[in-house]
Amino acid sequence: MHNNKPSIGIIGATGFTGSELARLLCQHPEITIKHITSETHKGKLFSDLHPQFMGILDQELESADVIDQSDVDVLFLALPHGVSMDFIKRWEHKNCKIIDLSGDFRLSTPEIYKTWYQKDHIFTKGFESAVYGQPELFADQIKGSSLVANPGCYPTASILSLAPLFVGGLIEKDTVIIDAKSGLTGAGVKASDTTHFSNVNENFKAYGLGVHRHTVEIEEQFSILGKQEIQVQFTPHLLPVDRGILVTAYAKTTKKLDQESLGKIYHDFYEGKPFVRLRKSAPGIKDVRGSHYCDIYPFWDERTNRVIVISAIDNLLKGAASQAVHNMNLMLGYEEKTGLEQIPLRP
Ligand SMILES: NC(=O)C1=CN([C@@H]2O[C@H](COP(=O)(O)OP(=O)(O)OC[C@H]3O[C@@H](n4cnc5c(N)ncnc54)[C@H](OP(=O)(O)O)[C@@H]3O)[C@@H](O)[C@H]2O)C=CC1
Ligand SMILES: CC(=O)N[C@@H](CCC(=O)OP(=O)(O)O)C(=O)O
Repeated sequence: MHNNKPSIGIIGATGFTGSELARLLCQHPEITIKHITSETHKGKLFSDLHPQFMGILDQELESADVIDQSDVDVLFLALPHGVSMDFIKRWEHKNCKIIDLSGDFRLSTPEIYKTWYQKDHIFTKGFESAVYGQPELFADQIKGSSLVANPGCYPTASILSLAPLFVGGLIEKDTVIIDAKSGLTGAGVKASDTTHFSNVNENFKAYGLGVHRHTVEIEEQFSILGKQEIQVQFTPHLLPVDRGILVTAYAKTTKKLDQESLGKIYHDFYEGKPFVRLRKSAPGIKDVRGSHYCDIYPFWDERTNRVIVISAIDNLLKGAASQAVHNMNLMLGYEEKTGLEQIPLRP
């Protein structure tokens, strides 16, 4: 199709976030999907792999190597970490904007990347230009950027849960504990022992204790917001559901608050941020499923003088694909809500 709308490429479209990107972008009024790629399934139709797109996106899957990047305005990279950086390095001189859904450019230095990803970074120059794509916090930088590092799913729910208190200087240093649970699609499309039905069904367990790479991503962003070096205790858990992340964040504050003052801090901070909804009670993952919303309930525990914040997102959307589209809207100068107002799917 030829028109004047910006053209889009989805690299790695056969995976979970790639197909969610396709679903959102098909319905976005301002862009055209030009290329969708797969290395394993090149030559097949996208709708052969994802039958939900039959009659909607019957486009042929191409290899990423054959598409002309200068012919595309925005490329979404829905590839594993360690793979994205290779593509971004090769496409460095092309005049297109890139939104990378992997963790390859989210951290501050290649050295920290190596420590947490156990891999040498091959495109260290990218760290100079990449902007951390949390639209509620860094919209101005995202608007002027041509390489956006889309945040991780756990970090999105975690950072938004405590951002108002860090920015207000109200968190007592190193008292933050983040207990996070994710649905299975967070692990990607490839099955493993961990994600085998019988190991997950009617089960619920912690993993990655003390070493999960999202720990440092959350710490770095809290350190930026709080203007001092922050450590967090972060533990992810695997939930036997398709999608959804629920974070319970605990912290001590630098001064005594109450429910009303806490609520006001959150209300003032998120005013004008259409996709953060402040709830009157604890949200569940079904309240946001299939949508770009992050639902948050901040609670002041009078007995322990601690703040407990519950936040819920859909890991594939606010935690990945819809956040990437939100970033695209900012980068291309569109109204930020464009194509993102899906009502959560419940039940
Ligand atoms: N799932 C989630 O909830 C979230 C995911 N992310 C991040 O987004 C990215 C994509 O995640 P997700 O969609 O879940 O991943 P999937 O594993 O579901 O899909 C990744 C796709 O990348 C392609 N791919 C894999 N290896 C290579 C390679 N060496 N070269 C080229 N293409 C390759 C595959 O497509 P093919 O074989 O067809 O080429 C595959 O379908 C990851 O970096 C992930 O960490 C971020 C936040 C949340
Ligand atoms: C449930 C599950 O396995 N979740 C993934 C994280 C999701 C994700 O995609 O994060 P990145 O983009 O940072 O890789 C994990 O814990 O590795």
